[in-house]
Formats: sequence, C-alpha cells, structure tokens
Amino acid sequence: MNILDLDCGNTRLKWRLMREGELRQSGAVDNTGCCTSMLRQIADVLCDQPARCRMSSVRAQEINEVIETTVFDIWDIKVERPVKREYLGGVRLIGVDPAMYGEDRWLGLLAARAVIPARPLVVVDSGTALTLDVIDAEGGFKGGLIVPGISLMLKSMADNADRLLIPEQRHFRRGLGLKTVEAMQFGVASMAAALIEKEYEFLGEGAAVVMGGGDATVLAELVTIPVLHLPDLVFEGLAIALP
Ligand SMILES: Nc1ncnc2c1ncn2[C@@H]1O[C@H](COP(=O)(O)OP(=O)(O)OP(=O)(O)O)[C@@H](O)[C@H]1O
Ligand SMILES: CC(C)(CO)[C@@H](O)C(=O)NCCC(=O)O
Ligand SMILES: [K+]
Repeated sequence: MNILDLDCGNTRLKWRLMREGELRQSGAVDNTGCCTSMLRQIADVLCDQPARCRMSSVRAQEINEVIETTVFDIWDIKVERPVKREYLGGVRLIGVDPAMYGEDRWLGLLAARAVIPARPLVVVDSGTALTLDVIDAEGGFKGGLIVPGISLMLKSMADNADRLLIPEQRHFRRGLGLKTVEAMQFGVASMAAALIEKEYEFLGEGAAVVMGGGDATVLAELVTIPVLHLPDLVFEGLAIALP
C-alpha cells in the first residue's frame, strides 16, 4: 500500500511516498504560497496513487482544511491527522496543554524515544523556528524552548537593520567572522549550537541529543557534542502516531 506523508511546516511542505515501510519518493515544496498548487506540484511528480495520506501540520486550521480538501480532490483519500495523547510510544506529556503543543514537537519526541529509549533526551527540530524539547529517562516531558531558526534570525536582522542583508550563500561556522555576512552567519549558528550544547550539559550523564529539521545537517556539524541526526524526525513520529 502506498502512503503519502506530509510534513507541513511554516516555510516548506516536505512529502514522502512510502510502500510497506520502504521509502519510494520524497521532496519538498515552498509552503508560503497557494496550498492547492503546491499539492498539484506533488501530484505531478508522484509515481503512484497513494491509498493513505498522513499529515503533520503546524499551519493554521484554514490552511489545513484547504490541504485536506485538495488531497481528497486529487487522490480521493481522507487526510489522517495525529491526535496528541497524554501517553504514547513511551512519551508522557506532563503539564502541557495538548491542544496548544506543536504536533511536530510531539512527533519529534515519539521518533527520538523510539530510537533511543530509556535515556534523557534533548530533541532539536531546526526549521523556521528551532525547538528543543526535553524528556527524562522515563519519557516524561520536562518542557521545551522555542527560538527563531537560523534563517529567521538572519532575516529578522536584514529586515530591521539597513546595512545588514540576507547572505547570498549559506556558510556557517563557529568562531569569529571578519566580513559582515560571516559575522551574521557565524553569529546565528553559534547561538543555536551553544544553546543545544548548554541543554545537553544541563541534563548531565547519560543524556543524548537527537536532531532533525532543515538546518540539522549544518547544526549537527557545528556542535561539539555527540548528536544523532534523524533527518525525518517528524515523518518517523507520524508513522508511530498513525501506524
Ligand atoms: N533546500 C532548502 N530549501 C529551503 N530551506 C532549506 C533548504 N535546506 C535547508 N534549509 C533550511 O531549512 C529551514 C527550513 O526547515 P524545515 O524545512 O525543516 O522547516 P520549515 O518548513 O520551516 O517548517 P517548520 O519549521 O515549521 O517545521 C530553512 O530555514 C533553511 O534554513
Ligand atoms: C514552534 C513551531 C512553530 C515549530 O514548528 C510549532 O511547533 C508550533 O507552531 N507550535 C505551537 C506552539 C507550541 O508548540 O507550544
Ligand atoms: K536591511
């Protein structure tokens, strides 16, 4: 059976086509424009008709409804959405309002815990926003942090300072920059990396860091601590929440 998975973020919509647990196709489309045309773009390249569609989304309800209608129009299937549960897959949501808590964050916890059970975890998802979520060795949610992602930090500087422009080429490093674009990029990358290292150190012995999201490749290289890079954090969580 072919399953179309959608990870609808604030910047990009990531998709993949699975068949009996095997990846067949994947891609990403810009998610800032019209959702109908974005789904038609996916339909144009999809090699097979999906029999199911699972979606994680952090977009507004109206947008999700348009996506659901369009998926039904194109493939004649109903979009399945994960429902946050207080306890699932060894992860216990404690002290959060499940209705408010981002479903990408929850799915990230499920995916990370499935790979590294029984250890305290810092789960980092670095997209438009960079989120860090912590669970203890028993899988109990301890809380999280939400900060701007590295592209958003660059954009907000460029939007608010006349002499700061969005760098044309992506180049991230720890250390000091000489040129303006380096100072900006090394600055935001160092901020993100240092925050991840700090939370890891705070958890102490036995903890692990799991990273996913669009900027995880960059950040995993820059941090000075061991990290497990799981590029498909949200998709893996989606498969756990909606088997
Ligand atoms: N090819 C690419 N196109 C766009 N962004 C990319 C690309 N490669 C890496 N990125 C980085 O990934 C980030 C987007 O990450 P990602 O796609 O995980 O999240 P998103 O679509 O913004 O959604 P969300 O954060 O809401 O899950 C961008 O801010 C950018 O810095
Ligand atoms: C924080 C983001 C934007 C990260 O994608 C998303 O998880 C979200 O919109 N969350 C809702 C608020 C919350 O998680 O508490
Ligand atoms: K500017």
